[in-house]
Amino acid sequence: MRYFEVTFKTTPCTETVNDVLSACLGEIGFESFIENTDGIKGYIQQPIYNESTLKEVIENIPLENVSISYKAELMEDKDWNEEWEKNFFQPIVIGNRCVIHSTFHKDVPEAEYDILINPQMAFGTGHHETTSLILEELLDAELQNKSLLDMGCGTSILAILAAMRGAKPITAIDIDTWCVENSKENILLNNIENISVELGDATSLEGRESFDIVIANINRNILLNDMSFYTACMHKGSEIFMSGFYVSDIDILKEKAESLGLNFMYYKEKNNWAVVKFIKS
Ligand SMILES: C[S@@+](CC[C@H](N)C(=O)[O-])C[C@H]1O[C@@H](n2cnc3c(N)ncnc32)[C@H](O)[C@@H]1O
Repeated sequence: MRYFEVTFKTTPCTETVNDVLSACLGEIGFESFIENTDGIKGYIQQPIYNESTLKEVIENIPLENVSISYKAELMEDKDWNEEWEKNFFQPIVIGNRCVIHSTFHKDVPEAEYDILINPQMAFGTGHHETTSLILEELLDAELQNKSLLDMGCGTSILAILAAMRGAKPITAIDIDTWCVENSKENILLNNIENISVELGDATSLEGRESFDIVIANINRNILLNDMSFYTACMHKGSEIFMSGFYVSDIDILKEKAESLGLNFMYYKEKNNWAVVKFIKS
């Protein structure tokens, strides 16, 4: 998948302005952000990028006396994460029980669950709040012999922890071929056998048997759009954990979920990112 890198110059360049801008960009499909000295850089999949939607968001930014300029650049479809991985991806420990690291790391802390990830172009090293929020839920959930769907699996980090905690069988799906290839590689690296990885989107769920547990870390708009496909393959008592959105998006997701027969259990948050849990009635 090719990505646009959009460099935003914000004036004044304050934390509030950059936070509000990232929240608004998240709503139109931007997946990740890096702070700069004079603004932020945002990353969005090429097929989702739409210049007029972006202009509209900037014109309607809910802040007074702020000016924002930007420059969009289509990035090469290559392993542009490699440098970052080699230089910045450090082992991370989640909930004192799970360590995530790569094959090139040395001196990795010991933990009950040891996950090897070579992320390449795929999202999911455990460093992003949306990933770690669901990893923490998986560490607490009862997963033994539960069938599980990981929608938007990225590196399959979530599916791998679920497998280590006894979930089976597991289906991991992603819309991006890089993620599917990378998932297969990571699943092999961790000697896991009961995860099947598929290329596809929510429409590929039609007509499937139900899952006991569904996890989906994607983004607000895709979750709103695809939630009916997820609930169609859940039975009474199935649990769903969703993340990839901000605390301020919970109400709209909750409204949609309740209209589809899901009961809200709770949410948790980290740096303004949220995970929500629902159970199907
Ligand atoms: C935020 S990443 C999450 C990756 C991983 N599950 C994690 O928690 O770190 C979202 C993933 O969803 C995938 N994705 C985006 N749109 C999708 C869709 N409509 N259906 C399935 N996967 C999608 C992206 O390719 C990306 O790998």
